[in-house]
Amino acid sequence: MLKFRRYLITNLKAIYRCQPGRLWVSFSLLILLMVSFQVVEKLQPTRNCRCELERALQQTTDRSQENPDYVLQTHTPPREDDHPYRQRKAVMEHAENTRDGFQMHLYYRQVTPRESSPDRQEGHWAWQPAESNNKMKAYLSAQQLKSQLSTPRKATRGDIFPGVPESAATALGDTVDGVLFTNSIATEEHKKTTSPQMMRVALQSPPQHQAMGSPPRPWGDSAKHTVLGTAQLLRADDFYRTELERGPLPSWAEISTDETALGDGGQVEDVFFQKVCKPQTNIVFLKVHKSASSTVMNILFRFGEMHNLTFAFPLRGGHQLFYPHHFMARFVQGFSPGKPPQFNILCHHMRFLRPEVQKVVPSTAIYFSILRNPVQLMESSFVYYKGTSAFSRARSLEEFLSQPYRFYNPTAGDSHYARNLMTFDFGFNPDAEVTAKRVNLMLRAIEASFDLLLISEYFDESMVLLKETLCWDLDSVVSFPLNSRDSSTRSPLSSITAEKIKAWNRLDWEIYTHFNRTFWERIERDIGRERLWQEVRALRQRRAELARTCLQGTGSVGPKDIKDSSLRPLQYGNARILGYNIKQGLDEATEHMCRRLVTPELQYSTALYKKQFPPNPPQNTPQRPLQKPPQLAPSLQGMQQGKALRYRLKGTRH
Ligand SMILES: Nc1ncnc2c1ncn2[C@@H]1O[C@H](COP(=O)(O)OS(=O)(=O)O)[C@@H](OP(=O)(O)O)[C@H]1O
Repeated sequence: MLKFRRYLITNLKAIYRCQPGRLWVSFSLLILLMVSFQVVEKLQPTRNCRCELERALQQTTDRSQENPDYVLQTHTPPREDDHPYRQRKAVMEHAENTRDGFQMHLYYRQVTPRESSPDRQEGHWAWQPAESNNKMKAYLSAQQLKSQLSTPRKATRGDIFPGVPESAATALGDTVDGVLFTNSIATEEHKKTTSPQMMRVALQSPPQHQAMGSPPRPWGDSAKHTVLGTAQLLRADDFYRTELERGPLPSWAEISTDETALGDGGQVEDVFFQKVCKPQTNIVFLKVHKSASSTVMNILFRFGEMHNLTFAFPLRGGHQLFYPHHFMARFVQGFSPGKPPQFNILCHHMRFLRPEVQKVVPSTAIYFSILRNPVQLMESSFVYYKGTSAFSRARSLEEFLSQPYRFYNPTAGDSHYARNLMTFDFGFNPDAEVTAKRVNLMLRAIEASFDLLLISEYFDESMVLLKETLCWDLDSVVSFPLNSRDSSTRSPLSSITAEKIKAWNRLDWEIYTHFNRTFWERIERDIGRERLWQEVRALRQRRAELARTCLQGTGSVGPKDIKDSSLRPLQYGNARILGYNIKQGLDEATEHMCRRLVTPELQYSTALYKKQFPPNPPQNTPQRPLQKPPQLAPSLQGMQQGKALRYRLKGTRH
């Protein structure tokens, strides 16, 4: 050992004595130093909020991780690429290539508003909406307008375009998320038209799958701020034509042109306003329990059936996606890991887990869900899930709430029905400690994943918002309430009980109150109260018409009074679930339409499953000649024109 050391020292001395040797040693030391820096840097804890969000969410996500008994099927941890935020980015990248949102061209006219001081040389750019002839709605100096449009920052409504009316604010409001981009600015001089000094601003709304609260769209090279020359300049109607040529007809398009005298100067302003959208067919609906979700599901079933869309059915035609386990793509019949996501609609009961859901539906899918006031939700849940471990021994909801931990065992496999059921369905831990930070993280995570949260107390308003978001027509969202209890199994609640329910379901309460608020903000922003009420009225009228056409009597009836057993809903727990009788003697087309409206969830799901996965004919029976694959339905037009859907929902008793 001593000898070796002496040998090493002698050699090192020899190396160090010569010039190249010294250089070599210095170089090695330098490399060593750089490597050490790299290592130290890697070991530093990353302190950015996204990391903290991820970590905190992991903690709050799942009690099943704490309780191995709870998980029957373990799943591989999501890959890096599967992380919701990364996936969201992928969605947005895709969005750049889509034109699902609407486009709008606003023409700004240079004017000198009366109230502007005469000594100011600068002209103002004004947008005059068609509806208002003599009032200026928006004033911006040319400077302001240009700088606003070229500044890479979040836009806010009323900031860039003050006073823009509701219809236009739809697009502008969405820019709050930073996804507005101006894809052309051109002055009228470039267009060489009679009206001088016009500025055309083309806006594109965010694509429909843009999630609420998703990160701002990156400005920069993807944002289009091109000042176009005459040759390049597209007219708004060219844009529209391009849309039409591009693919399926938009469900609605609105173009208005107006010429308005603006006072003494005799200046004329052109307003050109255009909206185009394309019906959404890729949809994820988180079917939150006891929140009118079966009624929404019926709407999705009918739409999917009518448009020949595919559903992500539970394996072997089951009715839930292995609930209460977190959703896994492999729970879906026909899912194959190697293939791109291939199903249009995912809407069966599941416990949400976004990275897995994304394997099943295309990245353009709209994600939405529906919430209910936790007080009413728990009252309903107590009756419907009376047989579960937490509720079975309590004589009343009041008794349960007086000492919940006498009855409630968080480790029981069915305890989620008794506490924070919405939180659980969204994939989070219903027994987590309620802190402001956790609540905030949970809300942010929901916002990052979902495009829209509806409120069952405002069901009709929700349907109007839904059809706007999905770019569907009103008829597609008309429904009759399904899965409702009769009054004999409902109990009125005292205010004390209501308060206890809120406290017991605090996480649900936080979710509900937050999204109830954003719901109305969204209504204001996207639709406006006035148009909302018009649409709600129209929806109710349509429902009343359909009830007169389809239903016997005045509406729903108790289970014993439902004559057609295939229309009898599942009776569960202590609840008596109502159903409907269809009128006799309807023509075939109408009968089918009416039947679909009142078919309970389980029967409808089974029927659609059989259409999507037709059972193999028995081996020993002779093969019939090749038939066309079963068509679930003709087009929407077919429904509107009263054409028949050629299949009956028969023999589908649960
Ligand atoms: N259109 C409409 N508007 C408002 N409320 C409605 C509507 N449709 C169904 N419901 C009520 O929703 C409750 C059933 O919810 P779900 O269908 O989600 O239940 S389930 O989890 O699928 O069993 C059930 O609530 P309860 O009757 O209180 O139990 C239904 O009455």
